[in-house]
Amino acid sequence: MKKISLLGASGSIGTQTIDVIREHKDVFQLTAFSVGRNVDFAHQLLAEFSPEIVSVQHKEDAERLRSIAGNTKVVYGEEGLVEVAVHDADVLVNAVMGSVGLVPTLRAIETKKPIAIANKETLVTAGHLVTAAARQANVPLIPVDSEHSAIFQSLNGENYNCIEKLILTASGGSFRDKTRDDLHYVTVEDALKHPNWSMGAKITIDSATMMNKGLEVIEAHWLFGVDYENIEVLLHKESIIHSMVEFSDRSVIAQLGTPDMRVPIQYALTYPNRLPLSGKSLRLWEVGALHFEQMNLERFRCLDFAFQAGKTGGSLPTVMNAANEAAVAAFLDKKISFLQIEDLIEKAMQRHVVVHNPSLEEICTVDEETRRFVLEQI
Ligand SMILES: NC(=O)C1=CN([C@@H]2O[C@H](COP(=O)(O)OP(=O)(O)OC[C@H]3O[C@@H](n4cnc5c(N)ncnc54)[C@H](OP(=O)(O)O)[C@@H]3O)[C@@H](O)[C@H]2O)C=CC1
Ligand SMILES: CC(=O)[C@@H](O)[C@H](O)COP(=O)(O)O
Ligand SMILES: [Mn+2]
Repeated sequence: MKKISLLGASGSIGTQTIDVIREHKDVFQLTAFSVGRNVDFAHQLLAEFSPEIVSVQHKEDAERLRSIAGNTKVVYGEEGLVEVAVHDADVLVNAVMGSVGLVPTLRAIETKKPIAIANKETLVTAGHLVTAAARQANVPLIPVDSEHSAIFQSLNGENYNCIEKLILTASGGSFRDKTRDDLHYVTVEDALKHPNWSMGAKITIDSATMMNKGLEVIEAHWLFGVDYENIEVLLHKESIIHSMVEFSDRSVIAQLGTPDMRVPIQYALTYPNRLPLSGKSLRLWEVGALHFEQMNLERFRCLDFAFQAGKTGGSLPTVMNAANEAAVAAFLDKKISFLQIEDLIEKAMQRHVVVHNPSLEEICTVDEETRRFVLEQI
């Protein structure tokens, strides 16, 4: 049995990870998990899986859960996330949302267990620290994000020195066919309607602003060690080709499939093997045609910010990520308009004096200061 610790069990990736575990009960065992505020869901999972440890975000929820948790240890807060991350499991799935996943990831690396990483904000805010720690401890970081899983699968057995470029596909998000003028009037409800994927609220807004692809460019840089000049983004509205790699001999290898996150989640858990999975086969004749367009960085300014942040490096990606997290939360709370998200990110990046090779402490400080700055602007 493969023992799994799962951060973010109540989220979109978390619940689909649990679906994969349920489908292969003879292979996987959920031994530790965290939720944020969804304590009712934690209760259900406790009854189903009897894990050794559960973490919730708030102390009062932990106290409530303890009275019904039997032998399961109940912890809480950021320390609780760390306890789940370092728990004695065979693999950690990090599916928490936001840079709150950074410290648990670093602590999990110290325990030398492989990490299936969906939590892209962690790689964006401190990719240099996470990848250096993983390299030193010889810990695999296995991508869960669909584009990065596609690249990882395309690179299986290949020599990374022969990579010419990574081609990340982007659906275009909820507002793909709108002009910048149209974007003045869009609502939260409109933004939450992703054309192809059902995901958590924050990443769905990131898709609409194209920041999701920006975060993914930086994520790809750190996961595959490829320079920003060799990472390209291509609009592909069907989300059937999940991403591609061009090699130096001009061969291009891609991974395709119906948009179903259980596929990359399961691959991260079974790598280098595969297991059967329920679901729809890809029928290209049903899809009919696949479309591609060049990316316009003036239309999708957040992608431009991400290339700037990635190329500059140091603490700038931390600022971009923290400003984005704060601005998206404010948009979801209906405190700012859609286009203010990118204005706030731009302002935060412009005022920042970059710290080179920042330590964990410096990253945490920059992250906090940036969030405070964004809130002061609202
Ligand atoms: N959804 C998708 O298809 C994809 C997601 N990703 C990435 O995976 C990550 C998770 O995304 P997704 O599943 O959509 O997000 P969701 O918002 O659906 O889920 C987030 C999870 O994190 C928990 N959480 C949030 N904040 C905290 C906190 N401060 N402390 C403890 N727990 C917290 C939530 O708990 P609760 O709900 O109980 O409060 C929930 O379990 C993100 O980094 C995203 O970019 C990558 C590719 C695809
Ligand atoms: C499923 C997944 O990996 C998401 O990150 C997805 O890629 C979002 O789609 P777009 O950002 O391309 O709209
Ligand atoms: Mn993705």
